[in-house]
Amino acid sequence: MGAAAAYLDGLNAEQRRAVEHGVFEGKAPPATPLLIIAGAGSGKTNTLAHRVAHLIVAGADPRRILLMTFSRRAASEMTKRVERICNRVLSDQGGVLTDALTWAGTFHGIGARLLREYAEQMGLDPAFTIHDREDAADLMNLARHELGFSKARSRFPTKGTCLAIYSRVVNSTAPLADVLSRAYPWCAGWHDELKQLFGRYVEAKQAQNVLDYDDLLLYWAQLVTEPAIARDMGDRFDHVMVDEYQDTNSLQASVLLGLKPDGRGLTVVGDDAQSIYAFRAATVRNILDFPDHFSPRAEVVTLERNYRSTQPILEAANDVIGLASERFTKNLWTDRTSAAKPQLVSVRDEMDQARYIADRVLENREEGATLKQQAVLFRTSSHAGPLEVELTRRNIPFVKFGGLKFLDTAHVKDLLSILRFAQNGRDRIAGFRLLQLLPGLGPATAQKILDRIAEHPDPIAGLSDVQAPAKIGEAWGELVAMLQEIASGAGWPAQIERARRWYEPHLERIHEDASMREADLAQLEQIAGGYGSRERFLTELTLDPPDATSDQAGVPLLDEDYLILSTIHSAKGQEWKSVFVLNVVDGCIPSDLGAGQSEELEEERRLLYVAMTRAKDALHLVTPQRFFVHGQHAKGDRHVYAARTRFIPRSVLPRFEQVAWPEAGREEAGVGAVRNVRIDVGARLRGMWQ
Ligand SMILES: Nc1ncnc2c1ncn2[C@@H]1O[C@H](COP(=O)(O)OP(=O)(O)OP(=O)(O)O)[C@@H](O)[C@H]1O
Repeated sequence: MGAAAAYLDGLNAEQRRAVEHGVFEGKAPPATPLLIIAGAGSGKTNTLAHRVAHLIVAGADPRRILLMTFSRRAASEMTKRVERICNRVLSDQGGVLTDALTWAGTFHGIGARLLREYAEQMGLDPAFTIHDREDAADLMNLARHELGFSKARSRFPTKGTCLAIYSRVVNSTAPLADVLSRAYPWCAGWHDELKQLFGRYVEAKQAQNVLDYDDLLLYWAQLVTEPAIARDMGDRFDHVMVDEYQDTNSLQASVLLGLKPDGRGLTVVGDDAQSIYAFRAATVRNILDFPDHFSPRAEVVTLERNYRSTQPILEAANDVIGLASERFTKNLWTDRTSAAKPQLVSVRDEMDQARYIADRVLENREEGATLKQQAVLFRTSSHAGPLEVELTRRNIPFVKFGGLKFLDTAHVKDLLSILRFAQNGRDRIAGFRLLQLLPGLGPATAQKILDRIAEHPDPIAGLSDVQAPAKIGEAWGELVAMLQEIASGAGWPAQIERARRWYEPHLERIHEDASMREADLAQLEQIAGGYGSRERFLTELTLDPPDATSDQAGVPLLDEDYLILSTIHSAKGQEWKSVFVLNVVDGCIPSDLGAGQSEELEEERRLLYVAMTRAKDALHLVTPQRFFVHGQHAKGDRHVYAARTRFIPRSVLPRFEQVAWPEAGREEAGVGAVRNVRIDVGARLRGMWQ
């Protein structure tokens, strides 16, 4: 390769080692698997993109590279980067080769594709539809009703809790009893009923030919337990690469090990210090135990140079994570010197916290930083409430991530239910939603119709035989005609336009703000145009929904400037010049005052670490002395007095500049001064009648 490798010159020595690992052994995949432990801001994305590009330049077949990332956005950013690098070396050929990187996506998305290909071997109909969390909860609810658990026993766990428990059992591959006693002790008394419920839920999914999110991994993991299939699937790929490995769960690990049992061609990248998805059953053990799974042991490359943050920010973050109980030790360093320590700001309450941030954000803007270069991070979406009010009051535009998603809105769900039902006439949740859009058609009739067509070999064709109640009139025939037309597979994306035309009069009848919602649907149609088929569109959209929606308070246009508000979870992988973290107090981070098990506590510590390491130049951790707790348990809404988070003990304090806001003098002039004024309104009112 010689001179061609000049494109690797921008990498530091460790990054380069990670990129080049095994590539010189000819075109065969490297025999030893590779683990890249990439500290925060150490250029993980950059390194992985270079490794993929380097492989392609060295002659690897891009169609035989499997690249799995945490989100679809991450996958498409990665492919774009790979293309840029390849273009530099191979000029116009680069684009052609990277276009062939067709196996880049999320675990769930890739799983869905492979399952369709191997459906027959599993006795699965390849036209299966996928239920998102809400649909899955609805189906769970149906099973719950059928078993009589919802009526007779009023304290039986809600549909959401049932689904969460089910999902945890599946993803952690742990027995139900263990999951209950560890994570849901208040439901432990329902063990047998829950078991029965989950059995019924699984039967219902199979009868309806639907898979939920967890099934995509579960079926896949089951498939690769059959050695012949595992070999066949594994042999399709020379290289398997996984990003954000610290946030994978044990099902994902078994899929990976099933595909590449000896680790040949396997590369995983991650940072154990940033593992924050245990609530989805991710386990930091996957990455901690990775090297010893193989013989010979996996090669480990550690990236310790941080390109993002200034030294004082990094030192504070290092000290916070330094107190963690178990980790791959790395000492992140940077040459970005600065005199400014991160600030630990004490404010009276959440109102003052909001004012403080609004003031600071505007000050920064005066000094030249755009709003987009600043972000406010929080543990839980509801913590941002008072800040949202303050920003709105002061006309500071903002966008919030980690809140309501496009696909959760009623009208988008309605339109998708048409396509899903047309795709799979056994999908009762889609059918149930769709049928009830007709005026006069209620849940009982909808159930009856669905029962009736379920017996038909082609349920959508079977709709022609259904005699709908007379009061529904012509609307019934119109619905059936529309569905059959779409189901026949005529033209994509024209089908979605057909569905929208049918739906629009219903939309106008159901929603007052129909025109806003119509704009969303037009946008959905636009998005649909980017997919080759209805099935691909439905799958991808269910797995990785876009954020923008008219239900969000005035989403600014993309070229406008706005402040970023985000949960810490949604801030993963991102960076900003200035970062503010809300409610850095016990009870918020860690989220539960009683934060019992040490594993959970460790995860909360990593959350704070992830938040802190998003900052490039300035970091403010805000600690209100009181905060508001929403009605949890039996205690209801109340204010509680807060203490600084336990993750910043006294020994770590010297890493921060401690400030109180407002400064004492300013408080006198503000609300504080008014506190001492007394007015006897009672006497005045009595005086009116004397
Ligand atoms: N070799 C390099 N030289 C200069 N800058 C680099 C180099 N590698 C990465 N960077 C820069 O470092 C910053 C962090 O990179 P990146 O976002 O890939 O980090 P990361 O490892 O994914 O971080 P995290 O895990 O914390 O999200 C980016 O601004 C990137 O451009």
